[in-house]
Amino acid sequence: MPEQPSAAEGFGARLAALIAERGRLCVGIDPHPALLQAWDLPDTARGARDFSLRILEASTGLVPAVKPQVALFERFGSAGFLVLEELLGAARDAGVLSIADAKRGDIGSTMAAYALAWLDDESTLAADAVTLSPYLGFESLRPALDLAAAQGRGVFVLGLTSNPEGAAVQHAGGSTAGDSVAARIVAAASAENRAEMARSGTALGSTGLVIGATVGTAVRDLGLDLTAVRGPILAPGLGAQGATGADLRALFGTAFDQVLATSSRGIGMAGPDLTELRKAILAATADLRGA
Ligand SMILES: O=C(O)c1cc(=O)[nH]c(=O)n1[C@@H]1O[C@H](COP(=O)(O)O)[C@@H](O)[C@H]1O
Repeated sequence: MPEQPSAAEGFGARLAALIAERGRLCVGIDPHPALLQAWDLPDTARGARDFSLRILEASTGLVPAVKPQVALFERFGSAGFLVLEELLGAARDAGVLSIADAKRGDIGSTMAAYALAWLDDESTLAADAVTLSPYLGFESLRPALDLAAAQGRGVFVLGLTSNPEGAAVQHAGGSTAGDSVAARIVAAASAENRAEMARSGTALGSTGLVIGATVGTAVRDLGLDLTAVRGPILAPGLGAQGATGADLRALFGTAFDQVLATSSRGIGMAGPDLTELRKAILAATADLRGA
């Protein structure tokens, strides 16, 4: 089995080092039916495997992390999970961090099982980090937060999502700064990272947030202090959802240094040619550098 991360160095520290070396693009690996068709691949687990391993090959050495979207593999049942396991192992071998975009969230006792699936050394599905949904209460995520900390892994908790429907829940209670649902999640993530910093002295914590690149003025309107989070910010929305590096800089201001921007279809659409994929990855990375 490929070597697992060491708890001695937290996910946040490992991510920060790779961002300093390679820039802040995370390549999303989302084998959508339309993309497989455009690549002349069958819409099967085998097609998803060829697509995913090619995107990983193009990403290797160029980006700090890849983010496979679990549903796009799950749709093929056990064959899809086998592909995901192979991809996660291959990312580890290639020295690229993996973020399993599973958006898990449940009552604590069930959450413990999700944590074992996505964050435990013994699991074939273990990734460097997993996305989590906090809408059963931030503390319901405790088993995943604790296992990630114990094993040098990380989490990204949904804060403000990129879809327009998210605002109805995430902005709720937001007339006063700090009162919105999103602000409470930001505050809880900040507390996790402060505790990790006190334990390990890391400069970047391992409890990240998801803040969509397309949320407009919501960060300002809700008074979210993202710099104080001291953890990574996963920002989906580049490319296919319309956001650019300049949009991210404007949105995040001083917290831009914590941003890991993700693009899935925007990169996938450049394939299947490896050179074209690399060009798209380098162009997106340069856009983020110049932002
Ligand atoms: O957690 C995520 O990654 C996520 C959160 C969010 O708010 N919005 C969002 O688009 N995502 C994911 O990010 C990816 C965006 O894909 P593209 O629009 O093709 O770049 C998809 O895998 C989404 O599931």
